[in-house]
Amino acid sequence: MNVTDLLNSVPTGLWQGGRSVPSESGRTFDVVNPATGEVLASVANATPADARAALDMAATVADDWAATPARTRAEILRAAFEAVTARADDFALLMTLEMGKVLPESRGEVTYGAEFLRWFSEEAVRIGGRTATAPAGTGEIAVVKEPVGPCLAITPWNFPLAMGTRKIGPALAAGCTMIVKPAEDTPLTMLLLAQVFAEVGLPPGVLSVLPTLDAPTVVGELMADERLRKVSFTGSTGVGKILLAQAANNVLRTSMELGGSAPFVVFDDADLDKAVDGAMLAKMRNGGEACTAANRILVQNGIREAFTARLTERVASMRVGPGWEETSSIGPIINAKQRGSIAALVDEAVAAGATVRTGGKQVDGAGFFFEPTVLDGIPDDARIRRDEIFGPVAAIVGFDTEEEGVAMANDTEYGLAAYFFTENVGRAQRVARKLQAGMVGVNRGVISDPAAPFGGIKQSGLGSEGGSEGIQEYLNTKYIALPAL
Ligand SMILES: O=CCCC(=O)O
Repeated sequence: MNVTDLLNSVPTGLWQGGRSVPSESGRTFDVVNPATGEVLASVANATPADARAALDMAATVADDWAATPARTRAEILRAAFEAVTARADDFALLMTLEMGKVLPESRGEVTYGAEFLRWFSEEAVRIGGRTATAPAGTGEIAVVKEPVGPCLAITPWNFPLAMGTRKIGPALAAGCTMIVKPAEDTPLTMLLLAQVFAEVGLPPGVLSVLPTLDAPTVVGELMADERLRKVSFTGSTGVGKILLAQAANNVLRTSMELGGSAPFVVFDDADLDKAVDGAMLAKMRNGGEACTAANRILVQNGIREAFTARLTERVASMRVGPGWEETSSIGPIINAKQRGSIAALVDEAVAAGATVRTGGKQVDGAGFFFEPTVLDGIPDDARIRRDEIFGPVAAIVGFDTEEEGVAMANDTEYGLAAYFFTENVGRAQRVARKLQAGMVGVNRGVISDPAAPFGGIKQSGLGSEGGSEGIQEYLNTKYIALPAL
């Protein structure tokens, strides 16, 4: 499909009751292509009244959806997997247009994102329970699982499809209804996904999508309504804390996938080729705009210059450009504000004494491009060693001993992902256990997998998405006490 036909095929209203409708206010907002600054589409701008209407529907159909046989729910998810896969080119181009990532990465996200639908279609029919006889012989214990009820998903702009399917898949599999508030920069992918769900037979009202420029008010309206039973959020730790405080009022179930500052540790016994390949993935995947991105590259001093030189060569060879051009290996940053915050981190580090090995600047002209960058010799107190960069900037710091490397890796309030490279099995086992992170990659630069539990510890969040753990986030445990046999 060409760009015009594709954009014309995407619904631009709110998704409510199984169809695309305008906001009750009649207001819309523009979605911008970050590679050109041009408007791609105008979408409906949801209000608190729209949010109430979506929750009315989610609550009205909740019991029917929960009572729908698991096999039927599984088949709808499986059909959605097939339909998204059949339209992989459309989803990929749409993500490249609204988010900026290069087409091969968008295609990778379609595979990754669709897989959550297939994975949870398989989990839907395996929601178990258990029975036991009370040890004192006083009765029988039956443990059953029940859907938590209407859920709210708040999804980020960096993975417009996969961060949605990672929440929608388990919610629908468990028998929950769901309202999605997509990121304001990237609502189109989610609206197309909702249309696909309707085409494969998802009953109206089970899934709603509310794009909005007024997230605090719209989300606040939903969070204050006691019919909402769960919120699942992927985004910054700051916003996560606000949501957790709001969730306390109605004692909501919460899943929080929050900020990260992943350490990427290279020991002197690492295979340097593997470590450089791993760093390119862990740092430059998705243009560095990933919560799992290597934020602090910690390299043992004996190999630091060799590693830095090779990484610099690879980063310097990256071609910046629009994601749809075959020659581009890295696209634009999502918007001007985000690009400005990356530039500020780099400028401050350089002013404090860091060395720019390559890159380091915004690219002049249309769009929000930033040069892929390697910084070395970063002083201890530079903000870039603490804050999440969320861009294509590799910040390298040296260390001397294993203990020092691990201590530096753990010296953060975050605990999402961590990576390390070593060829020593004993060190691999030791360090994997010592790193304070919900996910650890050993000699690997990408850890994301729909079949694995994704989640952080410390201020990186609560709960797991994906794996057999993911569906449990959408299920309550009920104990039924039965008389003794
Ligand atoms: O940015 C957060 C998600 C990254 C991933 O799922 O690999």
